[in-house]
Amino acid sequence: MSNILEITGLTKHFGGLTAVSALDLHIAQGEILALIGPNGAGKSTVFNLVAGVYAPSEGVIHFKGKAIHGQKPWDLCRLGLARTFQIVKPFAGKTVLYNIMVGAFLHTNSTAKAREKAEEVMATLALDHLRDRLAGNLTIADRKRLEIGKALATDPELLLLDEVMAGLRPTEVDDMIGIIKGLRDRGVTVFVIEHIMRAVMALSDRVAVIHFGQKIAEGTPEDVTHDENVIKAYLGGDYDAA
Ligand SMILES: Nc1ncnc2c1ncn2[C@@H]1O[C@H](COP(=O)(O)OP(=O)(O)OP(=O)(O)O)[C@@H](O)[C@H]1O
Repeated sequence: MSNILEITGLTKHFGGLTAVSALDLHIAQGEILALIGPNGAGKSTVFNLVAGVYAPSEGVIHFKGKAIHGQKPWDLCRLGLARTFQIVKPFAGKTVLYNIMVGAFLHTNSTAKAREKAEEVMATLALDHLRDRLAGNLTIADRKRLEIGKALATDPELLLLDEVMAGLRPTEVDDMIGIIKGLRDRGVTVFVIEHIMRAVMALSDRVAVIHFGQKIAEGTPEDVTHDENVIKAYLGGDYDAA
């Protein structure tokens, strides 16, 4: 399996603060990789570096074999790399259909084609019954789905999901796990930041753990939840990995 994403020596300084430090990470094509760690560990900064929001201070990022660090988010999106945001910001006064069509216009100028793509995405995410609902009137769970829908409409090969389970009820978390696995089954490689360990365990092929911007563990969900450093830094002594 080839690597769709390869990160080498990635470092980001914000003034005197090093948010990400000499990080090496890869994601194989078709894999689901979770990035976990305590608040302020540097997870969102890693996403922002990969998605082109920030340029790295040091290090390189290769996507599909090509160096992409320093490129802008919209150019990366055109190459097949899309992301969701932790704080979702849809066009609240516009419908679900409209919001998803905005993503689809990345690859077409045709309203009919954008609509067709949006219909396909809404079906995938079980959002079709909400197509005419204003985004501002959606529940949290449906807003999270819409956030994924907006990204999915750009036809990503690699999808970065930033805490899409946050604020969801347990049954909604289960639904979201099913949706994300479904995306992978359709050929999308998935990179998630997630705090809900039950979801991390159910979803991920591999997990990378960062603490103070540095990778402290990497492996299967079982491996990392039994790792002493991870328990100490993140999961806590009461965590039951069994
Ligand atoms: N634009 C910025 N300017 C200055 N400092 C920043 C900036 N973005 C992040 N930081 C700092 O970098 C560190 C890592 O932050 P980051 O948001 O990446 O952590 P995180 O692991 O995503 O946290 P959380 O789980 O709370 O979302 C923190 O100390 C944060 O305050």
